[in-house]
Amino acid sequence: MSLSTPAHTPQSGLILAVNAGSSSLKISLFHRVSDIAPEKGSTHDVVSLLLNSNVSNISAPPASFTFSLVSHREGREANKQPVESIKDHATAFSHFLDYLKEEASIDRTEIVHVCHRVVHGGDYLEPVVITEESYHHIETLSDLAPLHNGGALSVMEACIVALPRANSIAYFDTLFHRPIPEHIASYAIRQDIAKKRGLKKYGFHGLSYSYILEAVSQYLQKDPSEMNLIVMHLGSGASVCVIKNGKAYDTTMGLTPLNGLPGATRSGTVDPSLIFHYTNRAGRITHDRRLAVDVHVTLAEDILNRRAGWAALTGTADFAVIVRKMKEAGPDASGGWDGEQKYRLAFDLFVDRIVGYLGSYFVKLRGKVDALVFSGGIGEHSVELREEVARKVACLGFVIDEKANAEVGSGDWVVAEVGANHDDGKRMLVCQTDEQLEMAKECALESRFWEQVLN
Ligand SMILES: Nc1ncnc2c1ncn2[C@@H]1O[C@H](COP(=O)(O)OP(=O)(O)O)[C@@H](O)[C@H]1O
Ligand SMILES: CC(=O)OP(=O)(O)O
Ligand SMILES: [Mg+2]
Repeated sequence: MSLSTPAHTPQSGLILAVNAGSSSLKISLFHRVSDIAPEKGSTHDVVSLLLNSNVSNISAPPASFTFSLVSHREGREANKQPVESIKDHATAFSHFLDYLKEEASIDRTEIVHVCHRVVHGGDYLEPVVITEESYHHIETLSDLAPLHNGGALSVMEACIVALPRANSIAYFDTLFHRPIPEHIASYAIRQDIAKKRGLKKYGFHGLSYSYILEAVSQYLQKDPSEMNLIVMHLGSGASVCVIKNGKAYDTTMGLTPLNGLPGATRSGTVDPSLIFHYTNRAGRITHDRRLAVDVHVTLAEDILNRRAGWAALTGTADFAVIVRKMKEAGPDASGGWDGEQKYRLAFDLFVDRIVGYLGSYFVKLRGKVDALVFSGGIGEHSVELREEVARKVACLGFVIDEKANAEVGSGDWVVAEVGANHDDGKRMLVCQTDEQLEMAKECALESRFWEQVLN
């Protein structure tokens, strides 16, 4: 593969933001607003949305595809179409590009920058333009994010072919967590080995936490640097982050996105010794042919990343199905392991792990918490999950407003109030996170990316 710095289309300002999640590809196209306020973190709109597209269930085909233009005058809207040809992130991106060409009169040569969410950024300290060197460096980190980095890299490769005039820029999930203090980010192992091999807590979902911090501080009209938040990003991958005085202070994911909460196909934290009792071939390397880059993970890592979580407990990786089946069975169902009880087990287990971290993080903030925030597909949409978590943390002073909680829907809002306490600092909020918008805003505000392009 050959990567070189592309030539730009002058005067144009389209930003494509691509978010390769573990089971989804979320894509948004933005126009950069020309009179941008200079300082970062500005409340002015620096980009305007043109379209959104989402491919979900990539890891459990058939994948579903949606596409919607902000202005319906051009093209049409695709509402949840199953697409058999989508097998991975690269084919998902290619389907999106075909759809864009056929259904919207947007000239893709006007895309100046493609922002890629890259989950593992190792020790990168800022977003990086993709060159031969940075591409290969991100590739070397793929073993530490086996469900993620490969997908993002395959989309970068597709961009080089399909959008040769656009810059690809990597935005890292890990950046937000750089301020986590050393005693929290370190593992209790020999530090010479840890430092040499980069064995520490990196933390992920950072683009989401960064977006949420700004959105909630605007909502509460408080400076981000004064905010103490406990934020739950609950999606196919799930994590919790504690933000102290506007900076990451701790988070549940670690060296890799496997640690902490369970997820769609991930176990979350287990006793490390469990690995060797689960299978006696745990240390063997498995080569995953479904990924675009060669990922070298052990059988144990493969099992805990891809063959655990909701999918292993219940047979479905879709948390909405788990909640529905659990409710159909009713509170007293006793279907045994193979019956409906497995859905209740998955739900209760998830709630248990979440509230364990909430308690720990509440103590880390010495009880000074501006808000508990729910986000991610499950946090934003599951009334039941929010209600149950709230019930369990009522002892800390968080009280849910059941009516407000039940009425949270999708739509144009960013932050919604679901707590009954609005004044005493123990608020409960839902935030519709937007990693693509976070990347596009950061990109639009970064003058070094625009100097040569727009002059
Ligand atoms: N109403 C709902 N109730 C419970 N879970 C839901 C609901 N709607 C969506 N979800 C879950 O959200 C998860 C996807 O979250 P999302 O953050 O969009 O995914 P990703 O991690 O791929 O970015 C899926 O497990 C989906 O089932
Ligand atoms: C880091 C992570 O798990 O991301 P996602 O939830 O998008 O899979
Ligand atoms: Mg995600």
